Amino acid sequence: MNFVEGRVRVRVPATSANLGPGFDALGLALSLYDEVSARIGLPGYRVSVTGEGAGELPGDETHLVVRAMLAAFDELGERPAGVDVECVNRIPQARGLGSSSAAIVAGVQLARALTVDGQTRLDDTAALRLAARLEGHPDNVAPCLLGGFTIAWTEETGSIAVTLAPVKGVQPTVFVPEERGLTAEARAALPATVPHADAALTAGRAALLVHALTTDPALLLPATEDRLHQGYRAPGMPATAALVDALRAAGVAAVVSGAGPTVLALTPVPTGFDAGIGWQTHELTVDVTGALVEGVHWDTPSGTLLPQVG
Ligand SMILES: Nc1ncnc2c1ncn2[C@@H]1O[C@H](COP(=O)(O)OP(=O)(O)O)[C@@H](O)[C@H]1O
Ligand SMILES: N[C@@H](CCOP(=O)(O)O)C(=O)O
Repeated sequence: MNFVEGRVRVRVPATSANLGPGFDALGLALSLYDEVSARIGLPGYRVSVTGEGAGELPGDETHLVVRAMLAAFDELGERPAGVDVECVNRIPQARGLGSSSAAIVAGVQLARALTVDGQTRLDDTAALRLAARLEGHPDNVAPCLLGGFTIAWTEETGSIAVTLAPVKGVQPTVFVPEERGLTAEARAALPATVPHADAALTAGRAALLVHALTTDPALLLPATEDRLHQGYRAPGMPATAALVDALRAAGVAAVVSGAGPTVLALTPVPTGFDAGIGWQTHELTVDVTGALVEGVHWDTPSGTLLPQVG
């Protein structure tokens, strides 16, 4: 028997990807969490869901947490015959706050925790690589796993990330609309090519954003300007685009969170901004812990390359 007895638990943070100019690369972990636990059980895979997605998400092996768990078990070399999973979900789904990445990271981490020596047999590098492969882009799974402000990229061998500690005085506020938007649909709205001038402007702002978030938050407004994705997605989420424009016109560094339709504002103090009826406002902090497996601390000191390369 290669599996651990008893229930294992993981807490996974919401994430905001892109942060304006960092399309598919930059991400921030937020203090809003799903909590997922699992134990080896009778044959079959069963999932109970409380909170976000209750009554909508499947209760069997097609649930995203289980699909990620099974992919991780396969990399570890053995699937248990049965697992019972319990999800307490707080991250709004299909809103641009990385709920699918949180589910994937939860599944991968639970499979590692349920397997004897799972943390070493599927190491941190491999866990990030697997989660990014399942999600299709690394910019949410990286901050979800590692916490903090992450820069992720993909090489031939898979995705890698560094995590940095944001400077004090960066307060993330998210404005979450009622309507949903699937990331896959928002990605389909993007063109195959963009003008060189737009690419050049956005690359410069992404570089500036690393400085603004880690050293000088006074530069966040120019540093969050983007020409690669938000303009193309605006027609599909007019209320989101209007809120971003209104906040930016008022001097607030606001962007579309991930693929939207949530809006993220980064300010020194809570914005106090009233987005009106139909929006839920959450004043959050940056999560610097990442996915927290019961009894296991993911040590992510600022500036350290995690997972280790080579
Ligand atoms: N906690 C969860 N458990 C199971 N499936 C989930 C969970 N969160 C998200 N999903 C799946 O992912 C979809 C949303 O993913 P996506 O479009 O990438 O949006 P998001 O920006 O929230 O990640 C949901 O419709 C659902 O199918
Ligand atoms: N870079 C991706 C980020 C998607 O984030 P999500 O939270 O909306 O899933 C994109 O912009 O498509």
